[in-house]
Amino acid sequence: MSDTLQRLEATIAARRCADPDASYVAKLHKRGLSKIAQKLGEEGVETVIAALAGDRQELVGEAADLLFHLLILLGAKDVLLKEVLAELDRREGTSGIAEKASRKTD
Ligand SMILES: N=c1c2ncn([C@@H]3O[C@H](COP(=O)(O)OP(=O)(O)OP(=O)(O)O)[C@@H](O)[C@H]3O)c2ncn1[C@@H]1O[C@H](COP(=O)(O)O)[C@@H](O)[C@H]1O
Repeated sequence: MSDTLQRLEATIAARRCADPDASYVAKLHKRGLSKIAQKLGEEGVETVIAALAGDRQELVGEAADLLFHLLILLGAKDVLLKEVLAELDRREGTSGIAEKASRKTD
């Protein structure tokens, strides 16, 4: 899975400076961080709606849109996917409850 996301991360980085008329990634970057964040929020809401009211394939599609827009936002903030994956690795094996408690003391 992370291979696919890592390839998509590289594609997004390469497309950032493309012609906005020919590239969705470039078009979104041209519109700025607020628009990128707004799109991620919208895709999150659409994913929730698909989970609650849509069919399975709709949820798959919306989840793909959500991951794609998350990678665009991370790229815009110079956060690498590998940093996020490392954070998930760090949490692996700890219970969600313990993880929440450890964050409160940070
Ligand atoms: N995975 C995707 C992908 N998923 C969704 N989308 C686009 O995301 C947009 C989301 O749809 P919306 O209706 O919400 O947005 P919109 O109406 O286009 O835009 P708004 O004006 O509403 O903001 C659509 O235009 C989709 O085509 C994607 N566009 C590109 N990619 C990947 O990014 C690569 C680079 O794309 P370009 O930057 O277009 O070259 C592609 O090769 C793909 O691998």
